[in-house]
Amino acid sequence: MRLGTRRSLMATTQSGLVADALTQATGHGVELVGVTTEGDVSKALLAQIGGTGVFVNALRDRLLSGEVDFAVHSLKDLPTGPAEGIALAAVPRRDDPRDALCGTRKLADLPAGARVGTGSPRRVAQLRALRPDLEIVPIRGNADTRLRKIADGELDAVVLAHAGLRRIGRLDDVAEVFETDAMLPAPGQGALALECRSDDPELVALLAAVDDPGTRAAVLAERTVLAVLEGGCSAPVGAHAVVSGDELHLTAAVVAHDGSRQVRLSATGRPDEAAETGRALAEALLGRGAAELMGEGDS
Ligand SMILES: NCc1[nH]cc(CCC(=O)O)c1CC(=O)O
Repeated sequence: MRLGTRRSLMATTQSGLVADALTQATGHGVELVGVTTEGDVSKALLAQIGGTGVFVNALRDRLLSGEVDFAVHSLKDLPTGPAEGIALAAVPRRDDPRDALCGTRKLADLPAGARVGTGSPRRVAQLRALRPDLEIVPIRGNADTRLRKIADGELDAVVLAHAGLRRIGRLDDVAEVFETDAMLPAPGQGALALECRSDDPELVALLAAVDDPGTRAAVLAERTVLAVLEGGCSAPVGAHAVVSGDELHLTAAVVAHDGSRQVRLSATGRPDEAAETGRALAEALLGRGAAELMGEGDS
């Protein structure tokens, strides 16, 4: 089977892990096929080139043209809307979904005015809520490039996903892992997605060998929150769900860009009603003023 993957170290590592798990589970060999996406080439900020979907579209094109059989994405990079002709065949068991502060000091030990790099509005808003005295520096590029800015002395710290740091072998750079109370992760963070053409039900069934139903339900709840809020709110959104037994616990927050205010709510539902739980929580957030937060603190 030909697996389409982005070429970064993080992408090829996570694709290699999925390939090994699939071979183990199904006996089929898997060949990695590197694909360059617009998100890897462009130096522009993500918001200016169409959001994280730019990482995904080139891989989907290769699926639809038959050049590759399936693709592995970071789930948080998938747009929330449906994709014509594409099936979400598996969501493997998720890694640590939390964000991590990289550098030499914990957040509380950084001096006032310390320079912290991140390009994510969600991380910026939550950092401002925790430490309004820091200087937040917008950055892009792969995790390696960002970490190098600390070594170069250009930045004091950067915020990155723990799961990605683990995949590229950089956990030694982590000074602090943020509890989700302090920094709510992006919907789907730490999880992977296997996509293939929806007109190939045999392949969909084969790839399901590495699906984890609990993770799938959790990320469905998180992404439904995002999908509902995208209609009425452009403020940063965090969401995190955990399935234990027959309960799904979901927390979501909408944070003003300057971190001055946030609306945060939790709900419990059944894993087989993950989308309903996510939708209800998003509507409750909107009812508590989430949409009004969207313009607040913009500068
Ligand atoms: N948008 C880039 C991206 N997509 C997925 C991850 C991390 C790994 C993951 O969430 O599975 C990252 C980098 C980061 O946010 O640190």
